Amino acid sequence: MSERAPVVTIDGPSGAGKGTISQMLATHYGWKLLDSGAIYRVLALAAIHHNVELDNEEAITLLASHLDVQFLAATDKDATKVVLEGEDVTHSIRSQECSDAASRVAAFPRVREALLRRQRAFKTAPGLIADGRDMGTVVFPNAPAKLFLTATAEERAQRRYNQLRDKGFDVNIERLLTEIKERDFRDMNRAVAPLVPAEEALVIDTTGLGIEEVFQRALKHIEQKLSAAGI
Ligand SMILES: Nc1ncnc2c1ncn2[C@@H]1O[C@H](COP(=O)(O)OP(=O)(O)O)[C@@H](O)[C@H]1O
Ligand SMILES: Nc1ccn([C@@H]2O[C@H](COP(=O)(O)OP(=O)(O)O)[C@@H](O)[C@H]2O)c(=O)n1
Repeated sequence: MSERAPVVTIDGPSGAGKGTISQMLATHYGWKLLDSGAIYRVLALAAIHHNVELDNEEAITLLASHLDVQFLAATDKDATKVVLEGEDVTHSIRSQECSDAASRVAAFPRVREALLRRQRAFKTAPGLIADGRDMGTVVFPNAPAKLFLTATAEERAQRRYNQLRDKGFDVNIERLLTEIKERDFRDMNRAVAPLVPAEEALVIDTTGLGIEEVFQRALKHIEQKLSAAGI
């Protein structure tokens, strides 16, 4: 069997290394990249901009259906640019406020439903690397290769602290750890599309592993799965 646009899914909690490994895989294969978390972050920012209450499922769903967002592909110089209603929000969606708000709006079933088609539209030839929480379980259940990355909350908080500090954000490690644990809890316990590994996913605990080691393990698994599927 051959697939014209195979999908590799990379799910897991915040700071597990999904974005990093997804970008490396997209570059390796020359495939497109879906950063689904960025869609939830943009939606949260849109709600904040338009003074929509974060607990108003109906209003957030309406906003999700009409979300005017563009992802401008990475170039040699720049990372992927995220544009909301004409404004470059690449930097602002990474704030702690947006991270927290994203996981709140992401808990609403109708919001998730409203964003499904938009996410599936990223599946185009020659292939897609899809990064998120429910890529392998809900959005692309038939993907031929699935990964689930994780690490201890302490290590993930430390990674996130270094990353945000390097980007110029004023961050506090204790607050980050608390927020990561709260977000993990909310993501794992919501009624729809909770954060769990897909049954067929290879789970990699990245605690104490370097990025290159994780990449090589991921690549080996994907090569085996794609070859088994005749891709
Ligand atoms: N295995 C690893 N070891 C150490 N640091 C890592 C590892 N994987 C990712 N990082 C770093 O941790 C930070 C968060 O990684 P990221 O890929 O954004 O995670 P996620 O997308 O899962 O939230 C980044 O600064 C990244 O460089
Ligand atoms: N497929 C996805 C991706 C993100 N999300 C939500 O969006 C939030 C932000 O996602 P993200 O991937 O940008 O977060 P980080 O892993 O970068 O911290 C998560 O905490 C989830 O609540 C989701 O519910 N489903």
